[in-house]
Amino acid sequence: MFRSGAVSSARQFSRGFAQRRLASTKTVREVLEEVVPQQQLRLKQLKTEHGQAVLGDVKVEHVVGGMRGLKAMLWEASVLDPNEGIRFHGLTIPDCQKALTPAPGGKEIIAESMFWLLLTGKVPTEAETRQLSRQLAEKGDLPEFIEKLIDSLPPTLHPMTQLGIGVAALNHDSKFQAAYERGIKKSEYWTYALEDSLDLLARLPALAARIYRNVYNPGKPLPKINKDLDLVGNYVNLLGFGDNHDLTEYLRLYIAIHGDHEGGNASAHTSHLVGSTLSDPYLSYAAALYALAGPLHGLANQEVLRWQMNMQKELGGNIAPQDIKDFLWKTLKSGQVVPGYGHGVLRNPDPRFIALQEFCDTRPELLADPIVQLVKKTYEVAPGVLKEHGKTKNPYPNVDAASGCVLYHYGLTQFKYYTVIFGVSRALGCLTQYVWSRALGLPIERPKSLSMDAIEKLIKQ
Ligand SMILES: CC(=O)SCCNC(=O)CCNC(=O)[C@H](O)C(C)(C)COP(=O)(O)OP(=O)(O)OC[C@H]1O[C@@H](n2cnc3c(N)ncnc32)[C@H](O)[C@@H]1OP(=O)(O)O
Ligand SMILES: O=C([O-])CC(=O)C(=O)O
Repeated sequence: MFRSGAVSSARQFSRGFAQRRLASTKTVREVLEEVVPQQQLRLKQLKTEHGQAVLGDVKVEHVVGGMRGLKAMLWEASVLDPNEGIRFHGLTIPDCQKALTPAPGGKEIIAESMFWLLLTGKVPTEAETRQLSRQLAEKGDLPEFIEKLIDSLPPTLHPMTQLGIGVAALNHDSKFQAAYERGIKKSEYWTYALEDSLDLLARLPALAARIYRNVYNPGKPLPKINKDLDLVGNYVNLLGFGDNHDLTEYLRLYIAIHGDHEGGNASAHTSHLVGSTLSDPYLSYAAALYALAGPLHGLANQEVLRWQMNMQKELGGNIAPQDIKDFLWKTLKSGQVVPGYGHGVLRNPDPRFIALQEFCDTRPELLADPIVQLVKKTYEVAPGVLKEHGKTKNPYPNVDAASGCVLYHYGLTQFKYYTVIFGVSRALGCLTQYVWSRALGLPIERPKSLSMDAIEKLIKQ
């Protein structure tokens, strides 16, 4: 949690911070107006008192190895521990499941309470969560020109390409860009960044659902946004699965826990870089989506299901562990990666994978589903095979190993769409940092690059 104010850590949270805020009915902007000056002061002190402190060495392996492990970015909302996984302002996923307000009649974390936590460092009260849900629902309709734009795209264009196009074009209404053109002060940037972020988040369900409708159910009428529903409740309704409570709950959990994964992952880093040029939140997030659309990153969830379905097709029913091992070896020997396994930072099973598996464990219909069973069986043997293969530093599953099979069970069977759902989610973290980067006045990103000549010269010196 942000250190200033009532809360500094998950420990303080567990001492009852959530209870102390029970009565608060502030808007997210009001809370930020209190927190931003405190954090600005904190960063100023960090720069003046510790600007020269060393956080680590830069080695050749960092420069040529995808900067793995290099500490080189400020990212406020979450930090990833290689063994324990993600913490959102100090809170683990189980902490969030206990602390954050679910939807009425639901149990799972909802996007609004996660967004509030990421943005403010505070656990929202129920009243604050509901008020944010309503604020987003009221802003949720798409401008007509966006509807026409999306409807004009060929249904054969990948849904992620369509999502990026839609998000970028929404910048037509960017309040940040308009204010910049008017010539506002740097100290005011974050307030317009917040306006745009709320507008974009609010419109993502209608945009993502329109893409789904156009590609998979052309001509089907889309329902109106229900002002009394949470963001994901509305999204599922627009997708046409509103009467499926279990899928709605699953997507609430999915979207909350995919929201942020510190700053170095490819989508977050992309939005951070693009935003640092003062490109508006829409353009910054559109760029992030195209990083998410790569198979080594978010698109892996599409790839996992495709791969597991191929395994099922090839091996038939009653699949034995040895059959799965053989299939894994076949994948590895053909030079492909095993999708859903390995990670740039994690060195243990991803707690997001565990949370999604636990969701399955509470529902007999999921446990009985052959594709859910196959994902579980694969988890039992894949780490052993990957260890024996000896290449990957992390032989355990990441979140993508588990996320698709439940969607498939509930009838959302079009895997090419899965990364769009991830794209609705990742906005929570990227937009949070966009607001904070402007609030903290972070400069344009411009690291130094070196050629091999230059590296060799430096080594000789
Ligand atoms: C939401 C997310 O983005 S989570 C990640 C989703 N992506 C996937 O699931 C795709 C499969 N996994 C991978 O490709 C990788 O593990 C990544 C991209 C996630 C991480 O990459 P890195 O940090 O470079 O992994 P690592 O340092 O362990 O790689 C070392 C070697 O093991 C290989 N390796 C890593 N993971 C796997 C895997 N799942 N299957 C086979 N080989 C693997 C790498 O390709 C690399 O091989 P190389 O030396 O021939 O280039
Ligand atoms: O952290 C990463 O590099 C990839 C990942 O799991 C995510 O972005 O959710």
